[in-house]
Amino acid sequence: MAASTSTLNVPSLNPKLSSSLSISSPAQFSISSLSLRAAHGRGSRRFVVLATGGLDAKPTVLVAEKLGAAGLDLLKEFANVDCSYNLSPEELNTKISLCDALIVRSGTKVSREVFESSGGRLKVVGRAGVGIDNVDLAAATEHGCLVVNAPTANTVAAAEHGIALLAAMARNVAQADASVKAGKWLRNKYVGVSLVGKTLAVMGFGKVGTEVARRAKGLGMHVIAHDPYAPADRARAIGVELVTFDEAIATADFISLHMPLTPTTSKMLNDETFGKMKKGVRIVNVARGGVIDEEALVRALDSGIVAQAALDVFTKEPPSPESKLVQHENVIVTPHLGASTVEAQEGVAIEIAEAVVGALKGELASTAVNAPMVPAEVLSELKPYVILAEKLGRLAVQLVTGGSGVKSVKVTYASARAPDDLDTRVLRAMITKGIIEPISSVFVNLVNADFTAKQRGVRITEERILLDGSPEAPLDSIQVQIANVESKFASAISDTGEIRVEGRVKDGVPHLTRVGSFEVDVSLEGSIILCRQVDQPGMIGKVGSILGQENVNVSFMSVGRIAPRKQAVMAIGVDDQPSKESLQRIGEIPAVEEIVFLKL
Ligand SMILES: NC(=O)C1=CN([C@@H]2O[C@H](COP(=O)(O)OP(=O)(O)OC[C@H]3O[C@@H](n4cnc5c(N)ncnc54)[C@H](O)[C@@H]3O)[C@@H](O)[C@H]2O)C=CC1
Ligand SMILES: O=C(O)C(=O)COP(=O)(O)O
Repeated sequence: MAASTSTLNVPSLNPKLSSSLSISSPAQFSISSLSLRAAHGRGSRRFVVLATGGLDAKPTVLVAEKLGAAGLDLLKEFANVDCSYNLSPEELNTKISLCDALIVRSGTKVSREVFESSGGRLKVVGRAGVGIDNVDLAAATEHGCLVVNAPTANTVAAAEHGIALLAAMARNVAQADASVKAGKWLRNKYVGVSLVGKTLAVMGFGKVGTEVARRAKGLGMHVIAHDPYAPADRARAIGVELVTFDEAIATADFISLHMPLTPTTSKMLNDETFGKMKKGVRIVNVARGGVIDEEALVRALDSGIVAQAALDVFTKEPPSPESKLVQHENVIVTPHLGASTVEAQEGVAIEIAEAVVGALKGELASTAVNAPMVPAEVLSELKPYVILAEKLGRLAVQLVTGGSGVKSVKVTYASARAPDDLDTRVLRAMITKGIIEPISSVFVNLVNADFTAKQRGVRITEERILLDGSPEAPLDSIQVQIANVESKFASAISDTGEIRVEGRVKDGVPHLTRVGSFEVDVSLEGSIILCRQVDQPGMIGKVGSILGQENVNVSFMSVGRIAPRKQAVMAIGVDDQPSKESLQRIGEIPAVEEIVFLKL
């Protein structure tokens, strides 16, 4: 065996987070094992597992903003659906404690208070659209609440609205319409500008930006784009040149904004950047109001740097009717209509309903926003190891003497796979779940595992042992060690002083294969009794008959010994929980030196 090791520290999900965690047991869900069903095919999308287990009762989904009928029908097949629109923040906070999922659009602020008020019941927030800037993602993660969005169904609608605003702005459609309706006929006042041959800078070359670029090229515009993360070949493929931010804004006749609102993009267009633009530039914003410093835009419009602006989105929605920006004669506005086509709303509703229902079932969520993305095929391959990982965590922590405090956990994966060919994030999350859930009321899942470990001061390090041999199976064994603690089962302490348990997957079933320095072999189903004894004939019979008298079914027994007639550890798999008296009677067998019952 060639051993090479590397240590990975658990990364923080968000180093800026401080705050307290207030999760109580989930009201309606029993979270037991991971459910890893294949998701409906979505090309090359990546997937994430939310949580686990079956539902004890029909979940409740609160739909807080208008959602297309097809999506509502899908939700109703699986859940109780409460459509309550225009809730005040207080009303939302009150209602949320009775809900397992919440669906919103851009008009509802899903704040930290919402997660705190949910009492741990809220498992999924579905954003029926793209932008998730109205959801407090850090708070969602801390509370183990998955956030999913519907990222594809409104792309074309948003792009078409961007083009509609571009053309309407260039030809003064809105102002001219209002003036004709007011009885005027001002043909000279509303002379516009042409689009053909003009340079359009698409800022944010993602899904919407790309569709806008495609359409603008069809209108004969010269299209450039700025996006620090977009691949140049995707831009080249449709004849668009990727340029720097400064180059884009300095050369553009028209600028169309399509980036998300993030701390980096907030007020990206401001006094300084307006100052670098070509005089008379025209701006379209169907992204988010916050990417423009709105007061600076008013100044730029007044000074003529910006000739016109067409805005679908605002920093505060709805904006004040007295807003100088909204009332500016060179500005046209729409009330956040980018995604509002019949087709897009039906599509978004179906996309989000499928995502929310899937996530509530513990299936793979393809559009998770706040959890590690793990490909479906990787998850399905790791499935038995995921179960093994959680059970090893549960076993290891139950071996710790109460009050010892678990601070340092080392996980060792032995595998013939190259290190970057083995994604251990799900395994680490499940070990964390196994370790933390039995000793707290915190519900741990893939969303909050790293955060919860960090918050509780549990440092989990991972180590790889690279084995020779076939990398066909992802793993040979997983070992969990807890350092600097005392054990209620002294034999679980390894020669190096840590509690140590190790397991493998055999024929698809997780097995416990080592406790401390003793090799055992017991399948990790039901529960386990571990006894240390002096190896001698008749022990299995004695223990078996005590359990038999109480009708406790033994599924498996295995003895690991140092040498014949020396100390041995017997691992007994049981389907039912033996009584205290039976465990005491086993402990009183003269050869038995210590005994512990472990619930899986
Ligand atoms: N008005 C409306 O009703 C709608 C508005 N939207 C908004 O449009 C935005 C874009 O949507 P999609 O294209 O679907 O998202 P997307 O995620 O496909 O594209 C966003 C692009 O912005 C880029 N980006 C990130 N930071 C940037 C920066 N500092 N400078 C330039 N580019 C940057 C990203 O690399 C990405 O390519 C959404 O975040 C949402 O806020 C989307 C749909 C409807
Ligand atoms: O999808 C987005 O990001 C949008 O801005 C659409 O918002 P809406 O769902 O129409 O409130």
